[in-house]
Amino acid sequence: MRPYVIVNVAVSADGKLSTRERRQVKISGKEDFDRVDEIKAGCDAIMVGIGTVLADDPSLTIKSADRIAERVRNGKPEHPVRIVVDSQARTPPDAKILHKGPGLRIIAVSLAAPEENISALKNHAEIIQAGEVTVDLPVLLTKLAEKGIKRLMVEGGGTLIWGMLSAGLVDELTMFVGNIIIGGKDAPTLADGTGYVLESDFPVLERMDVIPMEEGVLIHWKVRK
Ligand SMILES: NC(=O)C1=CN([C@@H]2O[C@H](COP(=O)(O)OP(=O)(O)OC[C@H]3O[C@@H](n4cnc5c(N)ncnc54)[C@H](O)[C@@H]3O)[C@@H](O)[C@H]2O)C=CC1
Ligand SMILES: Nc1nc(O)c(N)c(N[C@@H]2O[C@H](COP(=O)(O)O)[C@@H](O)[C@H]2O)n1
Repeated sequence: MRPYVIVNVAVSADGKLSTRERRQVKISGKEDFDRVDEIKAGCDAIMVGIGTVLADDPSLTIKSADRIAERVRNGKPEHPVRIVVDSQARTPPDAKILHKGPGLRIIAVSLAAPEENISALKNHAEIIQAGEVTVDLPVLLTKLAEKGIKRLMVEGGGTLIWGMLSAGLVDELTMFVGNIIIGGKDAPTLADGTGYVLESDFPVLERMDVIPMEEGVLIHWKVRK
């Protein structure tokens, strides 16, 4: 058993998530951020990789007061559980994700995470250990399901999304494709990691919707099982 997984990203027209220095850039605007906020509000948890925390220092909170109020009316916590996939427990103890807004945070670490790093995070987050050297994503998702997380949004970055896709753990993908070219062979893309060699291994997507939005386009895919 695992949660239903939605990956959401904004990519440039050339498929990049950010610059080669991993500097966050404005790919989409207010309308897209509001759409993302709505997906977040419908999820039990939001997950990012440690690369995203170190690069962007996101809070991953819900921004709309109306959506927060609706969640509370429905007996849910104000914000979804915020999860960092962080093999070595490198999340800075002052990271925004640990301090902005109320609610549970989970840092998923491997058995190789240094004990002093874990100790520095214990006061701010629940620590889940899964995997020997890197976080074992299928094991983590099983543990999240046991905690009642049914719907999980993954915000990136490219390494974590690759890990999720290559383990067959993604159900839906929504991507805003913006009208800029970032360029650079070292700039992160939607799916980094090692990549596939065999065509028979490629995940195949089913196109659900294509919507012109702002100066770009929103594409909604389902992963064919
Ligand atoms: N445009 C957009 O929508 C978004 C862009 N980004 C960008 O993505 C970049 C960060 O991406 P990355 O550097 O790729 O870092 P990432 O956020 O994907 O984190 C990757 C890290 O997760 C950890 N990890 C542990 N177990 C893992 C596993 N089994 N599979 C995969 N990762 C595992 C590893 O330490 C790995 O280095 C930043 O530049 C950020 O701005 C991030 C989120 C959204
Ligand atoms: N949807 C979207 N459009 C863009 O143009 C972006 N640059 C991003 N980036 C990601 O959004 C997250 C922001 O989180 P908070 O507002 O701090 O909660 C962060 O992870 C960025 O990488 N997304």
